[in-house]
Amino acid sequence: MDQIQIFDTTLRDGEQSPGVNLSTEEKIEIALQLERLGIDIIEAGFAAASPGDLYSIQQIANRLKEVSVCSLSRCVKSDIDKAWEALREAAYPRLHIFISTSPIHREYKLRMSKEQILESVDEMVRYGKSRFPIVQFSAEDAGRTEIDYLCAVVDQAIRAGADVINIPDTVGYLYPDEYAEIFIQLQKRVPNIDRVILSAHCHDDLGMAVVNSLAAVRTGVRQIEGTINGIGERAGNAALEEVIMAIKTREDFFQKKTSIRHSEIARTSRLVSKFTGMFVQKNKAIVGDNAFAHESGIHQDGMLKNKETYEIMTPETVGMDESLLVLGKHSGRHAFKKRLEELGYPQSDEQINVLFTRFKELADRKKEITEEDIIALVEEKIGEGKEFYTLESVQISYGSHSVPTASLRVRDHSSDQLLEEAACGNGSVDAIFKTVDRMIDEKVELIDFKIHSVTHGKDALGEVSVQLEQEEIQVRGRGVSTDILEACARAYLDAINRLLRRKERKTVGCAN
Ligand SMILES: CC(=O)SCCNC(=O)CCNC(=O)[C@H](O)C(C)(C)COP(=O)(O)OP(=O)(O)OC[C@H]1O[C@@H](n2cnc3c(N)ncnc32)[C@H](O)[C@@H]1OP(=O)(O)O
Ligand SMILES: CC(C)C(=O)C(=O)O
Repeated sequence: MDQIQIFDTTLRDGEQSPGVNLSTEEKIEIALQLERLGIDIIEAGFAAASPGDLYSIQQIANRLKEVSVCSLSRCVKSDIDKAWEALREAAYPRLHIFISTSPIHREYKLRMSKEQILESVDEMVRYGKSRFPIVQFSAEDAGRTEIDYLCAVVDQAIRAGADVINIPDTVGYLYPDEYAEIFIQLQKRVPNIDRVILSAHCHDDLGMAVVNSLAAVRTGVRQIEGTINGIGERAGNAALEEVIMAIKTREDFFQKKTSIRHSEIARTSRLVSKFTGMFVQKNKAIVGDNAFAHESGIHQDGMLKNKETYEIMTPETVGMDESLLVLGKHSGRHAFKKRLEELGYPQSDEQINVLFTRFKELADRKKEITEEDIIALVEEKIGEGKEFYTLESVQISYGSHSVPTASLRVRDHSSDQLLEEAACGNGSVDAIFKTVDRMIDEKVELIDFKIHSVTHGKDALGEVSVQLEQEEIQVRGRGVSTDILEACARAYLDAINRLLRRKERKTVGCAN
């Protein structure tokens, strides 16, 4: 199977991302990781850009012994000299020389005629070749260049000694078929094109960088350029991890392979993100936090039965943590039950149904359900038996100059009636407890009351714990909710239920 070479330009085109400025030490660390990843060619910078860039390329070239290191250069002699100064000690030095070829760049940017550009290509590729063993030539903005002229420029570069011909879609303008057609035409029309390696370099202005790179692979291109996490000038470059995993996952289709160590992908992505300060969006393919996370019940059920129902590659292949079944408002019972088991709370189907109802209520109110939330929900229910009263709703009227009033609706399961009551109190919590006291004919004394937040964030779950006393019986009750006043009502009713269960057991002569 043919091999695709991977050319990484994270340290050059990637560093052109606005706001990114990597130190030499950071660049070396990234370069070492790229080597570990199995990248074939690393474009370490643009030596003529600054003494710092030249120094970084030099340091990287001196350290990396398995991979080819390259510097970008204009068709300018002094740029080529700087590149050679940086790379003369490299194990596999490469010069990457470029000039624009499109009408707009020729006329407005370079102010050069077609002939002048051809002359420059000839002279500078020859000059580069007098120093470097490998010279790569790029026709900047090739995507918007007349095909006849592009063929002439590529022909000139090959005749001058170029080893690699790169065809950049510099402004991310082309559609995959159009980009592929350029390579098809070059392969048909340029003599000796089979003596060079053809390369694709795509930008993501219309979100087509990866698919354009893959379209190029289909035409026989042997080198793909891009960056880790797709960072780069404007909307960025082709994300290499996506190109690489598409080639691997769809090997049946592309019939190509790379020499990448796929399990190093996630680590490389994290390192680049950390040093560049460019965060990876959660839903980013391959390396995003959600790339292997499943939230909806139907998908989770499928995943539990066979992971291939919803995953076309395993997270382990790319070095990501194992797949995640995230519990949220779209989740179903299968995933909920599985998570309870994992947390050490296996439940009967009947208990699952009760807990699942509470879980769904909570999920409607809370963005993310954490493990602590689930534990809190289960522990609230553990030890429960018969429910005498359950809370249906609570409403509080409160103002700094008015008396707090609570109105509660509570289901009385013995009579299957909905009880409604209201009461005032010294505060909202007191009003809630007095309302329950009025509703339920039990004389109890509140002997302890505690509130604490069990989870984090603005939508954290609050837990209320109360202790009630009636004659010699003392019971505790717990309530959990995102609303602390609702948690108070739940805790108070929970304690009443426990009290009534104790009394019932005593009446029938059970041990406590
Ligand atoms: C598509 C790409 O990503 S191309 C790479 C882009 N990356 C960078 O530009 C980063 C590094 N660049 C730099 O540090 C600076 O631009 C330098 C040091 C290279 C040049 O700086 P300056 O000499 O101040 O020139 P400046 O950047 O303002 O303008 C670019 C000049 O190079 C010319 N030029 C641009 N590309 C090329 C080329 N491939 N070959 C020859 N000349 C070129 C422009 O026409 C312009 O020339 P002019 O001064 O005669 O008008
Ligand atoms: C210099 C070339 C390869 C480039 O970065 C581009 O055209 O996007």
